[in-house]
Amino acid sequence: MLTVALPKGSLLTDSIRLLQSVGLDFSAFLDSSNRQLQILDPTGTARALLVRTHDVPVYVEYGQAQLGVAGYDVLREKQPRVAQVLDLGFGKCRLSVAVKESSPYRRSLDLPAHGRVASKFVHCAREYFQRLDLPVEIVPLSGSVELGPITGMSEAIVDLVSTGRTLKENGLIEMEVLFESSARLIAHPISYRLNTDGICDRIAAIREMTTTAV
Ligand SMILES: Nc1ncnc2c1ncn2[C@@H]1O[C@H](COP(=O)(O)OP(=O)(O)OP(=O)(O)O)[C@@H](O)[C@H]1O
Ligand SMILES: O=P(O)(O)OC[C@H]1O[C@H](OP(=O)(O)OP(=O)(O)O)[C@H](O)[C@@H]1O
Repeated sequence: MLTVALPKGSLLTDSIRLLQSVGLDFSAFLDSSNRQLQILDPTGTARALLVRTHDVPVYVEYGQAQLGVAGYDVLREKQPRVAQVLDLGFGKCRLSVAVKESSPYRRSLDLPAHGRVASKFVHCAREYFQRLDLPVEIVPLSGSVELGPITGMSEAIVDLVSTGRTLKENGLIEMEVLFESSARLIAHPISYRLNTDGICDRIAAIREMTTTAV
């Protein structure tokens, strides 16, 4: 049976709407009283798993789900062995370096050598600063990363920015963009190649919806 891994959090509603448009109804996950972590589509032909956003590629890589929805940022960070099959066009944001407005830094290269940068995206941040040849310490956090510079724990952060409101309301400014991100449809590579459970037809239908929706 086709299994889709869906991310809890900000990508869930758009993911469910998109799957609904191709005949897969997992809207039960939008019911706040629901506590089930796996549900069947009412037609009984497909199943969805509700997982943490960073775990979606894990379920797809290990083949427990043939399809999944994950942010490009998460894919860059985790480098899973999955096929990236479609840009879904929602969940648009960017991974950026930011500092306190009141700080003297206006570009990453101004940051002090051996300074600290807090991030949930440790691998991306490390790679970025290595490319700049700037030796900084990456401090791993799991959320509310903006508090790094506010509390004085770090000089800068590497975090997702969408509207820029969170940065503004916390007295931070964006200095540089590492990359732009949006939600991607990912597939288990072998299932994709072998068209297991007819996933290629599902992908074609989703592609049709994402291109007509724009
Ligand atoms: N402010 C935003 N605007 C648009 N898309 C965003 C925004 N923040 C995150 N995203 C996208 O949505 C994905 C999921 O983000 P979300 O905030 O729901 O989960 P998370 O906080 O990263 O994960 P978790 O809650 O499991 O730790 C991100 O990986 C990114 O692709
Ligand atoms: O530019 P904005 O539109 O304000 O969005 C950016 C915020 O969204 C994400 O936070 P999230 O809600 O995922 O919380 P978290 O940082 O605690 O994970 C991100 O980490 C920023 O904090």
